[in-house]
Amino acid sequence: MLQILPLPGDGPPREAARPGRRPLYGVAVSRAIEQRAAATLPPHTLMQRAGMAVARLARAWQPHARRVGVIAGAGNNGGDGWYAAALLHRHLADVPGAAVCVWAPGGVQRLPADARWAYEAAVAAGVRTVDTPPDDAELLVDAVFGLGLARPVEGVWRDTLRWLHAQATPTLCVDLPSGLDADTGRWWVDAPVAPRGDRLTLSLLTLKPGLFTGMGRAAAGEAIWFDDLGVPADDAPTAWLQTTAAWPDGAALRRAHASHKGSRGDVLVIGGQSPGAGAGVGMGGAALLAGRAALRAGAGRVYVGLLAEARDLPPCDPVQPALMLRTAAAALGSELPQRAVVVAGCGGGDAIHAHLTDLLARCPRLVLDADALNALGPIAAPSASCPDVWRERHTRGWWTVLTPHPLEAARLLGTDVAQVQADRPGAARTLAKRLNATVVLKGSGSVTAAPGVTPIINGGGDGALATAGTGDVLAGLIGARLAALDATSPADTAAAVADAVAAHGDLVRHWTSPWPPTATDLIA
Ligand SMILES: NC(=O)C1=CN([C@@H]2O[C@H](COP(=O)(O)OP(=O)(O)OC[C@H]3O[C@@H](n4cnc5c(N)ncnc54)[C@H](O)[C@@H]3O)[C@@H](O)[C@H]2O)[C@@H](O)CC1
Ligand SMILES: Nc1ncnc2c1ncn2[C@@H]1O[C@H](COP(=O)(O)OP(=O)(O)O)[C@@H](O)[C@H]1O
Repeated sequence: MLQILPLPGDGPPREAARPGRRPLYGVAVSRAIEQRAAATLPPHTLMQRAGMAVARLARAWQPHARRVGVIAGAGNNGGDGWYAAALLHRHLADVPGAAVCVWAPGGVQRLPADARWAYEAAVAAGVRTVDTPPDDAELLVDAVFGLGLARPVEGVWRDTLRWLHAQATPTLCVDLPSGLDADTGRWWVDAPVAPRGDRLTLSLLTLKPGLFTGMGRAAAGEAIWFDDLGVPADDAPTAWLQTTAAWPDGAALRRAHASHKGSRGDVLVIGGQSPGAGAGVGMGGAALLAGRAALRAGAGRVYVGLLAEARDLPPCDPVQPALMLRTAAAALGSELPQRAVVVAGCGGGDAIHAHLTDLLARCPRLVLDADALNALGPIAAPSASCPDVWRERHTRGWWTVLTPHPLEAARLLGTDVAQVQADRPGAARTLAKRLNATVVLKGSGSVTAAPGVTPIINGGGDGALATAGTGDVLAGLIGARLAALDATSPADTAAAVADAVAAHGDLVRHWTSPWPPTATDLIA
């Protein structure tokens, strides 16, 4: 579960531009904030505050830990560790059998000024330094790398992190789990980090985007804490973190006594290739899941246009008989594409390719998912010139939402999954800019990006969503959210899409059964 809890003295959370959001700051802005604050404060104040915050959380989290091992790097992240060690040593001074030690595998010869000051404070306090890993520690403090890591970890540091990540000891990570890229969520160590319940991360001064996407959530552990070190920041954020879903609002729908089904917005799903159309491969379930999700989320009327012959249509969806089924050809031949938000591609298979141009030319509000994204490939290719049908969408002020998972995004970008995952915010931004569309790059920490809009990283959702069909549910939710939306500025569209992504993540937040939910369970 994600927790971002201010420590005592942290003050109330700063104002976010929209409810349920917190600002995230990348390395460059975080360093600018740090330098600005340092210029007005007595020397070493920020490191002192950082060390105090680390020691305070360590004591609150593991009050009975008597043997504490701090692993200190060669930069200021290590400095935070040294100063925390000094405070913990003082706190444990009278406890029998207690010991605080620091292991600094890179030595202390070339510490930057702040870290040297913290090191000297630790030595003066009587903290023991050790030359070997603290194998008997009851609490480990990971102060190896923070903001300064932006390249592969090798040599002695790789060995250090491999040792650290193999420990089953409760571990408090200072600022960032060592190995994580603060900007991107990329993991710079050539060994994976196991997700563990007894690991915490205390983010200092700012919350960083990398903590919440890519490998961030898995590496940061059970909870992410935040201490702003008493430094208010109102800089433009690098990205927003969406912490809660403000949608759907069932109570507001009920209060709207004068509403009717036509006022709640229509959604048309196009997809669900029939086995006949798809050489024996049927995917009708995907379109039904999207349609059911849209209905569950409050769309007034939901139509499902199946990629099938009329004779192959089921009479109704027995789970949600309120869905209106028809063939994709009949749906696209009607006035529905102009009126409804069209969600295209869920289970679309190869059969969706034949409809792509029609969809682009006739649907002012279009969500492209799954196979529709694959069909879009030639249009999106980096070398492709923008076809008229795509250009006209923008001229007319029509909007398009793309919801790729990393492989679909890689195909659209002409790259591979590893490159996409190495910088998820960057990949989402590039795709959004290239196609002038709102893009949701799905996966751990889904990123919603749109041209000229600050990206939004979803803080909810977890591994329980990693099962077939949950993406179809998301596509349906996005359709329903957009169908209820009047305004269509890029920022409003992106915010609405991010609302749906957050609501999707919330579907698993309160799931308590030991059995993971299926996509159907999410909207049961
Ligand atoms: N200076 C201050 O007053 C403050 C510093 N803070 C702490 O300082 C951290 C940032 O400190 P730094 O900028 O020194 O950065 P780090 O301490 O994160 O890392 C820098 C050190 O790691 C080395 N390094 C980087 N990548 C490496 C790699 N792949 N392999 C081997 N060595 C590598 C660098 O050569 C340098 O020695 C923050 O994350 C935070 O923990 C904060 O507490 C805020 C206050
Ligand atoms: N580990 C995870 N953490 C958070 N969300 C996840 C995780 N794995 C998958 N998801 C979410 O589940 C959905 C899966 O979508 P997708 O891969 O398109 O599946 P499908 O096409 O089978 O429906 C996306 O919304 C994605 O963000």
